[in-house]
Amino acid sequence: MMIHTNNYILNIKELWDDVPEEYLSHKERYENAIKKAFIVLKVLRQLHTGNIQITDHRTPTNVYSIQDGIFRNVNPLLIHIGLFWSTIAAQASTEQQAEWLQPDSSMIGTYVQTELGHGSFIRGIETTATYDSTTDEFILHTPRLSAYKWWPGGLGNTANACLVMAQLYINGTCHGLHIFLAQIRDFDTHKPLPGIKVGEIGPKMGFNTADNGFLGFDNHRIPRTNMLMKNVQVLRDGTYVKPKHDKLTYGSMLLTRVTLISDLAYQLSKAATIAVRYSAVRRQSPIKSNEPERQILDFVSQQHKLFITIASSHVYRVVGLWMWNSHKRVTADIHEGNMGQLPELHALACCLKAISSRDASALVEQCRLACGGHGYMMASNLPQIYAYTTAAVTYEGEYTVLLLQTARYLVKFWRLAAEHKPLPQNFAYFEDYIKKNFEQWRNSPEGIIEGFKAIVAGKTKAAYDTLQCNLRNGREFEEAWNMASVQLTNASEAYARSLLCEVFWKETVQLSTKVSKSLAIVLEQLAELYLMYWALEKHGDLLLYSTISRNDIEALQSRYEELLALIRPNAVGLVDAFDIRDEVLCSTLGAYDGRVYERMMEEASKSPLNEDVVNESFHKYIRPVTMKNKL
Ligand SMILES: CCCCCCCCCCCCCCCCC/C=C/C(=O)SCCNC(=O)CCNC(=O)[C@H](O)C(C)(C)COP(=O)(O)OP(=O)(O)OC[C@H]1O[C@@H](n2cnc3c(N)ncnc32)[C@H](O)[C@@H]1OP(=O)(O)O
Ligand SMILES: Cc1cc2nc3c(=O)[nH]c(=O)nc-3n(C[C@H](O)[C@H](O)[C@H](O)COP(=O)(O)OP(=O)(O)OC[C@H]3O[C@@H](n4cnc5c(N)ncnc54)[C@H](O)[C@@H]3O)c2cc1C
Repeated sequence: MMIHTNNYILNIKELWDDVPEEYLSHKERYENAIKKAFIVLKVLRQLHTGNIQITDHRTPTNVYSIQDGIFRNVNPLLIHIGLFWSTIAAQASTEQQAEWLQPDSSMIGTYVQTELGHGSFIRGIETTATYDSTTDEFILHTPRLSAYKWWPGGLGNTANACLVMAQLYINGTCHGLHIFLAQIRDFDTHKPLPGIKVGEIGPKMGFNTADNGFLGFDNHRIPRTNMLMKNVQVLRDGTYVKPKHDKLTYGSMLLTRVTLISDLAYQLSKAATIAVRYSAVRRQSPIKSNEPERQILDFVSQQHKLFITIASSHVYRVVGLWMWNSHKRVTADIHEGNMGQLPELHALACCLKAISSRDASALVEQCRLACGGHGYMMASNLPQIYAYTTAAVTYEGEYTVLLLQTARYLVKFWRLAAEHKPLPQNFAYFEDYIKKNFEQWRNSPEGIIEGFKAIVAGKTKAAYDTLQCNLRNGREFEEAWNMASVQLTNASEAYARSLLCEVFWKETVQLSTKVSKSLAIVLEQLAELYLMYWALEKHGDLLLYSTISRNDIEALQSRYEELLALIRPNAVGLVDAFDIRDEVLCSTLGAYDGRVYERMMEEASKSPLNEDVVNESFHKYIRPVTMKNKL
């Protein structure tokens, strides 16, 4: 039977809510989500074992692309599928993968790294894994409250196993962070095993079906062979066999940061679809007093708020794929023992995950604000998309922490440039900046890309010079670094923006040669709009570090406004092209049929507060006050 996954899933009625989850309790929301999660997992397993033949072979992405509609919030198995499986596949030995990655495995896992006391500084993680050679086991232990694992998705009630990041001790020597597989609940009864204290952390701003939990180990024993041993081994006699690179253990964070860029593109496409479609339906205020009220999409200020969101979704789709391919290439090199490209991949993943999540969070909020009061309704789905998206600024590497990682990379190459040592081609512009080989400003995409490189060079130089000045003033390096950290993060942000503009423009120009002329025009307008938008946002930096003039900036503003007008006729077509089904969009404002007010009223009627003409609280609380002594 050849079917399309989407249609197969869409026909499973129990997956599609009758009662909006906003009217469920914290517990009901979880139970409702788990019911759906295991229906989806069963479908994935049937697809994996070929029990369901499908026409669409992008299954995981396909199922993923509609799971938003199923869960409205988050699939409680997201970490099981998105991190637990992927970490085992990337860091477990062949034998371990054969044992643990069975399609019908009883394990439902999560990725357990963050502790109450440590999230960013993972070398400070306190959970220990001590090798006991007498029993050929590791003893997992949580020495104090701050060492309790806190946050992992699915940990509260769902997971019966987990990958634990812990400090490895052998014969009193600490070998640093390693990953261990630990069963935490009985597969049959689901009761926590002896020595395991586990629970759910309570309501959050979003992710309220993610079942985030806490976990403490009380001298919990696991077999030695439960340490993930693809890159590193502990032998039966306690011999420690070092990995080829001590950050391979951090590989899951690197992969998730790369994956997140594409996920954020998808979140932006949803928010843009909702806000642009609503702006085409909503009429508010005439432009000329003697004319009818206009579509708010005709207001240039509204176009300024929304078209950057359409463009940014494409930027992160393109850059997300570029980073995915880079990750595949570097991973293949690492498999061959070549670690040379890992530092660059880490630096790019850090700044691009940081900036993409910050952009996406701000732009989803901008879409909500652009929809006025109706955007503030849960039924618009914009609040949920915001709550989901803004979490990405924090998890998988907090924004500032990751930008500082990229700053280490930039400072390293600036030092080479300052010492007139050879530079890789992608940093040749550092040398140009030092030699003041500045190109005359051009008000073109290529000119803007060069301008953003000048900003990177200028900001990196400024941060580096401050660092050197702090050191000359007798500060220790770490203190000098901390004192320069604002400038360091600014340099990393500029580097990310420079990459985004360059990669997106180049990919768009290439793509334009493969599509129809009319489509190529629209794609290049979107790409040019992105570059113009950010050149105007960063015009101060361009004035500081490039050869742009005030007249050039005024010309950029004019061209930007031209582009808004050019894109306006295609705006609805551009978001329709994201092709997000109404069942996935879950939005009264963004539905394809544009029946906004009817859908808003339909959703309002589902409120339990509309079940009774007079709510019982009138008789209990209101009437005794308002009608006292009046009868
Ligand atoms: C139904 C179908 C479903 C399908 C789903 C599948 C699709 C999924 C879609 C995507 C959606 C995903 C949603 C995710 C939901 C939430 C999940 C969240 C999970 C988590 O949050 S897990 C925990 C994450 N935690 C972190 O990220 C911690 C951040 N901190 C760190 O990474 C480190 O502490 C550090 C990097 C900041 C510092 O580390 P350390 O102190 O050890 O290192 P130094 O700063 O001293 O640097 C030393 C040198 O090491 C290099 N380095 C550091 N890290 C790496 C690395 N990862 N790789 C390579 N190299 C690294 C530094 O660059 C230094 O090198 P240098 O040369 O000396 O500069
Ligand atoms: C929705 C969600 C899901 C999550 N899922 C998981 C999961 O499945 N598994 C898991 O293990 N974890 C998970 N986490 C935890 C997440 O990885 C951490 O919250 C994240 O790494 C940030 O660490 P933290 O919370 O300790 O913040 P902190 O690091 O304490 O950050 C607080 C502030 O301190 C600043 N700061 C910290 N270090 C530095 C520094 N060196 N220099 C300058 N400023 C600094 C930060 O910039 C920030 O402003 C999740 C978190 C969320 C919100």
